[in-house]
Amino acid sequence: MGDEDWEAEIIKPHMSSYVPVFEKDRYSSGANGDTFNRTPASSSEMDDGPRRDHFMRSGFASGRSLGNRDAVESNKRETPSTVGGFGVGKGFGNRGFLNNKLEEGDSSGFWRESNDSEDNPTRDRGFSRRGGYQDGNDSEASGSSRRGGRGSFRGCRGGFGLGSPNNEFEQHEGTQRAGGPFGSKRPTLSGAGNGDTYQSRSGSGSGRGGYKGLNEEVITGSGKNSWKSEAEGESGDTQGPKVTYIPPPPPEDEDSIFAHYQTGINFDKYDTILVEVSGHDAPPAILTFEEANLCQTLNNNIAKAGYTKLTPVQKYSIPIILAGRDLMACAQTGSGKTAAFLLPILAHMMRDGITASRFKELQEPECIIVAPTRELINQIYLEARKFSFGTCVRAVVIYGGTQLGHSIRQIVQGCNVLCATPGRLMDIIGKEKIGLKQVKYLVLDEADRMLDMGFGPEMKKLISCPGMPSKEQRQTLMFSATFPEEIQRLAGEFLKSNYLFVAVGQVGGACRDVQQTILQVGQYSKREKLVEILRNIGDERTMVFVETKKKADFIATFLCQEKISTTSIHGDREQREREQALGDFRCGKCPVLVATSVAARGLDIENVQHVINFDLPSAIDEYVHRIGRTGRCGNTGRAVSFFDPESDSHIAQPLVKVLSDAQQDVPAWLEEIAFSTYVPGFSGSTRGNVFASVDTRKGKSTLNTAGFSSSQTPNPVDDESWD
Ligand SMILES: Nc1ncnc2c1ncn2[C@@H]1O[C@H](COP(=O)(O)OP(=O)(O)OP(=O)(O)O)[C@@H](O)[C@H]1O
Repeated sequence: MGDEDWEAEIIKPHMSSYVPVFEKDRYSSGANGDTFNRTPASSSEMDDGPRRDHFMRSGFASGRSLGNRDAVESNKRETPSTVGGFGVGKGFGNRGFLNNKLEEGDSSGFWRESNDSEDNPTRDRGFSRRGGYQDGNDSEASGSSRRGGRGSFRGCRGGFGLGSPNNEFEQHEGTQRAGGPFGSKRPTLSGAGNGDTYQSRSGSGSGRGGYKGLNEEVITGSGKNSWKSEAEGESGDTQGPKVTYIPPPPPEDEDSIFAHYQTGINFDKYDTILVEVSGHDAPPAILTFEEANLCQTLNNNIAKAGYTKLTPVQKYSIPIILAGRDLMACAQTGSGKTAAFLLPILAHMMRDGITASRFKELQEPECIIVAPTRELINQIYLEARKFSFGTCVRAVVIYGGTQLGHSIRQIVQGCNVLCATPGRLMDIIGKEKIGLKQVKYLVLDEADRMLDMGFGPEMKKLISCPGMPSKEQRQTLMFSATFPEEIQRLAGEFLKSNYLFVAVGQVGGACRDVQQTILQVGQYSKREKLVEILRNIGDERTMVFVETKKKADFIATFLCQEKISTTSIHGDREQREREQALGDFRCGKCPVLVATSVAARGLDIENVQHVINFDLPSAIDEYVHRIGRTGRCGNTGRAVSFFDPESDSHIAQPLVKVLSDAQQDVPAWLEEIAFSTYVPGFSGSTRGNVFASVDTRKGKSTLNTAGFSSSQTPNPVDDESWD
């Protein structure tokens, strides 16, 4: 969908004029005021201080650039009606809009946000961080960094709105947008069609390039090939908002640590899925946990976690990792890849002995696990903590958006397994809190994402950091549900040449426990259709994916107006808000989560029964990951996708392939579109071969179903279906 079209939709006169506000009581429990519950409000309610505070934090309030005290003051002077609701002339989220020219309102809900998806850091590069408003811990940020910091915008046009257009913008961060060492692909933000003007202001950041990593890290560079991270800004090396958020510690009681959801009715059908192992001398698969010969503590933890039976990726990967081999493993979403690498690593660490955790200024972890998003790495950490419970292995998690000092404090207390997002990891290494000499295991979860243009350069830096053992000296493990061929080739640089490749089912294929439906919906009908579907769904947990951060805010707001309790997660929200949103969704307080691709990969949330692609993603692998948030671990789920022929034709062909591979109905109209946009030689992706059916090395391969050794290989055709 073009941005012009989207804006046109927003200002369409049929827009509801219902103005929701937050209900104080329903907010008080959350640190962030993150849910979007609302009641019809009187203006005096909206003037209420604390309530307003919540409202501001929620990101749906007035379009103040919350990084600028003057702006906040100016908002205080607003009339109640201006302050209230979803804002006359207000900006969304935490983008740091200043509304000094917009008190009277602004018609457009969104300003142009092309390429603002979290999904592609290359697209986000050069565009800086959200505005400076911080609260709680964050409010200690220095005034200068907040005022002059990244991401302050002046003259935002409004939120969800009312009023007349106001089209003048000044961007404080023009230099970053103008392209840093990574180069910005963001188009010039001149608002075609509406006369918006964006003025780039070269401020203190002049000369610096910017990089807003996919979902999380903000990295700025001061030269062509140099970069500094967000966290360095905290120490004064670079200017930027001081991040002081300290995430709450996870619960320590055993029940919480081992809390899990039930496997679903299709769990046993995993056994019939085809597994392909390629590479030489692969150890045979194991059929049971007992065969893995793990130590008693690990076995106890596995039992407490409710695991009684191995999933296919676990049957193959565990013996391979225990044999010390490098591995690239591709298995469908929700099929237990995390335990597939954690269990054998922990078993090795127990067997070989590790340095017991103790306070040291420089910690030397034996294992480093990286993942592309903060929420995902936190989830992996919780799994590591669960499986290492009662052992002397200490797992630590560090990620962007949190106070650097907090990360350091976690590490210096002892660190055997370090779970990290790339930017924060490189910061900590730069600060010499982590030494790499002892690294025996390097795990890239969502490896195709970690190696693509966004994170690939950082991963290369990581493996060439001083002290990092060469690939011959360490064990490197890569896991994902998708593995485009070109990424497989890049991975060779990280892996020993004799690495093994495990493909469970179709590489890049969708989980067959997800019932996929594609609806042809034009952009102007999408919201209506969404509401209709959500009303039918009732209270069942649903993730709604949209393509841009701004649209995530907009749709969440819209759903709240429709009295559907909704929260949102995207890369422009403060970390505390992201965590609050996820928490509210997990516990069911907000059964609808509107998300960008920041939540597409890896997140394992109980009871997500529906995924709705309000916007289809531009790449098919993203689609596979998104719909994989439901139908996990043998449970069934549903995915509905809105296909707008105007904007989604490019994905028709790979979509037809995904649907038919997963034995789903393919609508005739979609086939027609796919046919009319036929690309000779297509193999499944708009950007390459997502559907590599084999290891790209084309090495010797064996076709198995999980649980059979090579000699017992059944006819692959017989076992092709696993549902
Ligand atoms: N053998 C098992 N028995 C029971 N539950 C399991 C088993 N293995 C994994 N699980 C559970 O299945 C769920 C999905 O696992 P996990 O998150 O590791 O999937 P994944 O393959 O990494 O998915 P994604 O591709 O989306 O990242 C988790 O809740 C996990 O605890």
